Amino acid sequence: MSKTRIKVSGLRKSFGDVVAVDGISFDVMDGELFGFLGPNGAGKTTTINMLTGLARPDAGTITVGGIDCAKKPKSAQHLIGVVPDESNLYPELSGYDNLCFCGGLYGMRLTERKARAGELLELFGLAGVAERRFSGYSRGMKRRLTIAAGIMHSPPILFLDEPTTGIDVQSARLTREVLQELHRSGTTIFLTTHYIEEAERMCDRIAFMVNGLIVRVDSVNNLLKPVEDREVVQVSVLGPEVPNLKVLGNLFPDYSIDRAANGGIRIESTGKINVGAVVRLFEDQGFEVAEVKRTALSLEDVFVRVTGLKAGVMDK
Ligand SMILES: Nc1ncnc2c1ncn2[C@@H]1O[C@H](COP(=O)(O)OP(=O)(O)OP(=O)(O)O)[C@@H](O)[C@H]1O
Repeated sequence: MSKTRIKVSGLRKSFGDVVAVDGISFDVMDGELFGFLGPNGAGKTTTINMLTGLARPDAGTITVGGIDCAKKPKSAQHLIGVVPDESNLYPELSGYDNLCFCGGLYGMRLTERKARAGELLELFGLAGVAERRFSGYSRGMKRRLTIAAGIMHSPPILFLDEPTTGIDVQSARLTREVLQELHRSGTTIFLTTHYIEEAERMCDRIAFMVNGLIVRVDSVNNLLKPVEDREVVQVSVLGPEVPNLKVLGNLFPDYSIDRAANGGIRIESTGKINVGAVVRLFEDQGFEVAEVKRTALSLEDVFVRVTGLKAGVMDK
């Protein structure tokens, strides 16, 4: 039976009239990669700030590695690494010096700091710019170095706030690879993100957060179970005219039909959809089919069902 690494109970925080976090409770187990998923303003950053000691809760308790964060904040800090959404590194210091400085804050010895800084610069593809000032780094490089700084002292528990948001594809891929490697080696990881696909691919369990509340916590497998036997076919037609949803609904009474985010038609069903019959019926209605795409339902579909939010709300 694995141990609880992070235990949160009745956590609450308001800013004036705005209730950012509205009494949430959850556990993160040892070695788990736990995702905190929600749209802008859901309360993810406020939660992670409270878990990492950057913000004080109005109510509730947090234990990290069995330590009560309110009673022994310093001891809890030693167990964790933090990667904030905005970098906290020194612009005038080089990448290498920033890492060595962070290592010093964690009480690492000089030789250990130097070796670890070199190792991490290599791992994050930054060895070639180790001596360049942080202010001269690209956005993606800055994020990579910020993550490297968060794991300088090899913490057993790592918190990351939107680590792949707003950076180039290559930096995001490298970041995911490093996180998966840390996960494999047993680090407990708490990750906030608004990329559903990223959460689906990487996390063991996910909490859906909306308006300061956790509306569902479960493993990715369990979350996907209710939709695993369902199929979606998306049909795009040529020309500006789009088929009438009501007419299509009458033609395909067994399928659920809706407008797709790309402007086409989305057909959902339990079990296989007869694509040939769908195309023929579209053509019988006078439409020329440009593209037919068959997909399984994803975590985004589950998220939309559970939260009642519209598809695409997380892309903003
Ligand atoms: N320092 C603050 N002062 C006032 N309101 C705040 C403050 N920090 C957060 N809020 C408000 O609390 C709510 C939750 O914000 P939070 O940043 O935690 O959400 P989030 O899920 O991290 O969103 P994002 O993905 O945009 O970062 C929002 O309504 C936000 O405007």
